[in-house]
Amino acid sequence: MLNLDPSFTPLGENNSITHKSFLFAGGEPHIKIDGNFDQKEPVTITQRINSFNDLGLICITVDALKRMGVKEIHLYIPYFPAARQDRVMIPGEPLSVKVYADIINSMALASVTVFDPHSEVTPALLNNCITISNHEFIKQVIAKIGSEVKLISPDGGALKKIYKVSEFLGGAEVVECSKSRDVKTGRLSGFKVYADDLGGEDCLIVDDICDGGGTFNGLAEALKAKNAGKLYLAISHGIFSKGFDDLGKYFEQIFTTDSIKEVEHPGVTQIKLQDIQ
Ligand SMILES: O=P(O)(O)OC[C@H]1O[C@@H](O)[C@H](O)[C@@H]1O
Repeated sequence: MLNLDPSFTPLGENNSITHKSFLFAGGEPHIKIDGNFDQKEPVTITQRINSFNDLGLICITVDALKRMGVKEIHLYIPYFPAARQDRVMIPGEPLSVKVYADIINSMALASVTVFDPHSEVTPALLNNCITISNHEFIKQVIAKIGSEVKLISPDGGALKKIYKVSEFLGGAEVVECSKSRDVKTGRLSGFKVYADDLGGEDCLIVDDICDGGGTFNGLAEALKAKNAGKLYLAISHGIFSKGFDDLGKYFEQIFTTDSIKEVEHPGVTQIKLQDIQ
């Protein structure tokens, strides 16, 4: 096991390979791997990707391992970079998910494990991809809430996945919602809840990513307008780029994993990926 971020050990620390990584003054990542391990054995690299350099560190680590004679290398990157940029909305934009997939595919890895990717595009583009669904995560979230909730699908993208979650949970009720996003400005509008009256029942919004939180604040208002009870939010990948001031007004509790970072906030419960394999 080679955990590139020492504070992120989602598959444990068995047979951990000692290494030192750092940035050169010019900004390039570098690594020195201690050769004190059996180089005939497969190696799994784990990493949280928050920047292009985090991917760069993976690339140079794979190179170093191959030069040491390691033949079978696995990669565990729960948050797949740019999984959301899976189509070109307007001319001039990149298909970023393919750029990242191409870079990773070029390393010819034995497997690449990702957690709850935004869409089916990531596993379609990525060679030897293993996908971990959000099913077990949501099951644990509901156990922590401790009472019945309606599952809320925020938009069309989340719809396919939420019915599989519901099936996994034995048929939990799903409420479909939608939103509109201006592809030029990114502005959100027109939140719709496809139910007449939620009857004061508690609701759990399930989605892959919370970035600024605009999707969930807008949806929370629309749910409250339809007589929702307590609101909860379960997000596989918590970026939370705009903090919790607004989200905290609407949600009793926000649940996420440690796929991107550690979050210290009383309104947030983090379930560790090592507990939801
Ligand atoms: O509204 P914010 O939190 O910025 O963005 C999160 C939404 O953007 C989508 O890609 C995610 O799947 C989610 O629905």
